[in-house]
Amino acid sequence: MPTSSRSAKDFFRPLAVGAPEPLREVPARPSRAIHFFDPSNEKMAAKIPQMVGTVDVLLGNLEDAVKADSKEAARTGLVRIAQDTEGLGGPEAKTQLWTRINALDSPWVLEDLTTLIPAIGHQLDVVMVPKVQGAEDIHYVDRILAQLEARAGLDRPILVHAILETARGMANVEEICGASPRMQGLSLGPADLAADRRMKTTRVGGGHPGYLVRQDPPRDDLGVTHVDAERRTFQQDLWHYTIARMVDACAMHGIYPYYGPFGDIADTVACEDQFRNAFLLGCVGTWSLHPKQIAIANRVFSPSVEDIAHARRVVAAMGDGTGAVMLDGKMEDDASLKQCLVMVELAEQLAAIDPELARAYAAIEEA
Ligand SMILES: CC(=O)SCCNC(=O)CCNC(=O)[C@H](O)C(C)(C)COP(=O)(O)OP(=O)(O)OC[C@H]1O[C@@H](n2cnc3c(N)ncnc32)[C@H](O)[C@@H]1OP(=O)(O)O
Ligand SMILES: CC(=O)C(=O)O
Ligand SMILES: [Mg+2]
Repeated sequence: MPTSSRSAKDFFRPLAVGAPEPLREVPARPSRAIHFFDPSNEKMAAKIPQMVGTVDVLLGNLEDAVKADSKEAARTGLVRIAQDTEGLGGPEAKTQLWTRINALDSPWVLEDLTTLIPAIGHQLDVVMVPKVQGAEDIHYVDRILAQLEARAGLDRPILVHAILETARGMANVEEICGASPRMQGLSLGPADLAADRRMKTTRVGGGHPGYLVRQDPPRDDLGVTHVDAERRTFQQDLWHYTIARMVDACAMHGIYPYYGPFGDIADTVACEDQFRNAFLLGCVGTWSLHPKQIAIANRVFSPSVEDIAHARRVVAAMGDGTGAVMLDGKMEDDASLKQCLVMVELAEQLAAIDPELARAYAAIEEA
């Protein structure tokens, strides 16, 4: 049941006369890496045409990380890049085009939308909205997009993606996901969220060595504990609770969860770990801030050949899907079959756009 203030019968009605019909289901388009670039940065902008086809999503960022006096240049730069770049954005494109608009209380957001939608609305797949606090923020964007789509004569709705980066947004995560049929997904915004929660960190995503649990102190034969003895510590994941809540809220509403930024660009190993944790917990993709994070995201958010080989064996062994079977000493039944089908479906979607993966998954059959 949608959590919109609209009644169920009106939930899928266009919000402006002449606006396209809302979608009944969010398309499952591959989006392993959402690659951020600043369209006002000439060196970055020059790299975008050659990145088309190598990354699932290119996102022209207009918000944080774009200097205040470059906001207009970023907006117009994004229009120019979209217009001049072949194969970028739109329902058939291999590389989607997204943008992150400025915050709803900023002086720039209205012009972001009124510039982009008329000029490149037919190419824009998703508008990412930062610092979303509740359903009311989504309703505001929903109505403006409908009006601009109607005026531009667009024939398909632009989807909306919210960044979860305030404590109130977290508290309202379920209602945000269900606020509009435009909702495509959520990303974790660990930097702003940490600040808003008054967490005592200074990083953009990732873990922290101080957030740990320690092995119990040893006890000697007399029952005395030695707290000063050497003990192992285990670093914990600061983001586990948040990502797990986000995944549940998205799954409940049929939309897609994403990890967000990993700011330590040099630490490709920890980046891969953070991405993999998110993948295992249910996220479909992540952000890439630097070209070298794209390959990491593509690798992590594509099921491994070994996992697909195993998943296909379970599917074959389960026949009509009922009952229980033993495979390699393990019990398989309807519930493990469903997990395997998630992997197999994802592999099929990715194989359709990634020839290298298609070959790797096809080789399983031949082996
Ligand atoms: C908390 C948040 O909101 S996160 C989201 C907002 N932040 C962002 O979007 C950050 C995007 N990324 C960046 O700004 C940059 O990658 C930085 C600042 C992190 C690092 O930039 P640099 O110091 O220039 O990195 P580096 O020297 O390794 O870059 C190598 C080349 O890749 C280019 N490059 C770097 N990042 C990108 C990018 N995101 N997209 C395309 N090209 C890029 C550089 O321009 C440089 O080009 P050159 O070889 O022609 O000189
Ligand atoms: C993603 C983002 O905007 C943040 O972490 O603040
Ligand atoms: Mg932020």
